[in-house]
Amino acid sequence: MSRSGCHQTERGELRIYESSDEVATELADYIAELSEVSVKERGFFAIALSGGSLISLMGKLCEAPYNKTVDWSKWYIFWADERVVSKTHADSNYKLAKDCLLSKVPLIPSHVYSINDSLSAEEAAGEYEFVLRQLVKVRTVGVSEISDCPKFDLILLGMGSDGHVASLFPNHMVLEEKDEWVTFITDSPEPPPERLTFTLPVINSASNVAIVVTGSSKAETLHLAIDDVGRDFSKLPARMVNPGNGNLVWFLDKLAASKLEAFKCTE
Ligand SMILES: O=C(O)[C@H](O)[C@@H](O)[C@H](O)[C@H](O)COP(=O)(O)O
Repeated sequence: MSRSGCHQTERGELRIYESSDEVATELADYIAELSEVSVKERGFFAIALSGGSLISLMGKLCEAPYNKTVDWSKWYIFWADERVVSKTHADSNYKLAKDCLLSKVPLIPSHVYSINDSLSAEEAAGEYEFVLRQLVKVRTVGVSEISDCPKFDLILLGMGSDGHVASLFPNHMVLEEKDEWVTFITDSPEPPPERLTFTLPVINSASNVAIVVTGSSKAETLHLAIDDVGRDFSKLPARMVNPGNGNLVWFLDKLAASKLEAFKCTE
């Protein structure tokens, strides 16, 4: 087996690629395939995005064949996390996705569920959860069989070098949130300080979660998030992603994967 390729582990499926460009190609293919399956099975594709490098890695979806073959009219787009800034601000995850992706494909504008940027963090989190509850009621977003949580067809996450996913940061109280679907923080260790985020129960109720990580600066944290290293890293946010009834797939380039057991043990 080559060091690149797929490895099934207890922490999900690891897909390791030679370069970030290859990650982008395979990620587009994976998303297009899940969209097709969800539209066939449910009539909709409910997808949640994060911010960061993930969005430019999704860029191949704007190109052939996906721009023509994907059933964009069935996409319903959400954010797993958002910064509490205006939608025109350079820090806005909505703006990033809009500029790089959403404005380049024929989506239905009313299916894009961005976060209300005219409210406080607390109010915007409450409103977003309310909207989500209505969409779960009518099953535009599925519902988990084991909790009342939404069951997104796909939640896409990146991972920070501290191991955060969405806006769930290490050692933050927000990791313990069990009741809310969407919550907020006002003390993010990375700017901007105010953010909204899906909670772990929502992330872990999805049908599919993909965590996309590239670059050598993430290698050590990725090792702690995936491998058993002797010390207890069960509270590292990326390690807390564990969709019980769903699939977890890690899209990695070999720089990010370089410290993983699965990568080191194979030639
Ligand atoms: O809004 C955010 O800040 C993101 O959603 C965040 O969780 C991001 O995905 C990671 O920080 C990884 O970002 P990079 O891939 O750019 O390092």
